[in-house]
Amino acid sequence: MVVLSVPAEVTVILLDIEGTTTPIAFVKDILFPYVKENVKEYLQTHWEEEECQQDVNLLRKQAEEDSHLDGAVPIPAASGSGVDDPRWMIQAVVDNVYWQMSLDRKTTALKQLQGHMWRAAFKAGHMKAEFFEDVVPAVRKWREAGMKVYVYSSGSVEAQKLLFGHSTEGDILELVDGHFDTKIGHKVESESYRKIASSIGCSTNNILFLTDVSREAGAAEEADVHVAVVVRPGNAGLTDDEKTHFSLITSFSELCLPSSA
Ligand SMILES: CSCCC(=O)C(=O)COP(=O)(O)O
Ligand SMILES: [Mg+2]
Repeated sequence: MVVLSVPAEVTVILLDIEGTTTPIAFVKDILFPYVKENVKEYLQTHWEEEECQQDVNLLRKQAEEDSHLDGAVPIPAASGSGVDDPRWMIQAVVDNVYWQMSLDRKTTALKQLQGHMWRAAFKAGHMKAEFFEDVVPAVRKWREAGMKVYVYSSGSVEAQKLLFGHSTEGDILELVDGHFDTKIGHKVESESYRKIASSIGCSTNNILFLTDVSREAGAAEEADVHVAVVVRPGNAGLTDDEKTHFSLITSFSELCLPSSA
């Protein structure tokens, strides 16, 4: 087995979800289709609720920022007179969500709505999140060795907690010391990793970030975070340069902690 030695200064392991802890297929074949199939009915059912209106307002703001993009779908402002036909507004939101999802956009607005939609499915037991089999044993071992374990995903913190709380391995939420999403910044921006370190209360070089996406690994590295790119079945391929530049692992069991951790 290939072994990657974790530098002695690392005290925090920061985990990506899709493509790292969890198969991309689970996200693409289960989570995303659930949203596409149910978004219209979800909006119709919850339209009058505060949370739903907050989600719509965030999507509308994002649509304004996206108005210069090719194919962007606008969400008209409500007139405030109460005479708007919700059916017309709901269709605009549905079209916007479909457009964003067709590009696999990671906007906070889209991720917030998706998280709220998955809540009902997870809580009703209709869905269980898949984790690669090496994840839970490795995370338990790291924690026993004194490591802190955090999650940083484009999925909203609420969605992350749903996945860890309703997994094929049971409720594994207790294995995570904390969660970060795009509210702290996007994963391809190095500033996000500085903010995460400051929020945890450590230096960036105390963190080891595990992700499947080399642009995210590059951004973290720029902030002086240690990185390893996780190669899993179904993940996008890496270029030869990426394969040479980054440390690669195919299983969390390949990480060897410093004996003092
Ligand atoms: C944790 S929610 C489900 C996955 C998701 O919506 C997503 O965008 C995952 O992105 P990641 O940053 O974990 O690769
Ligand atoms: Mg990922």
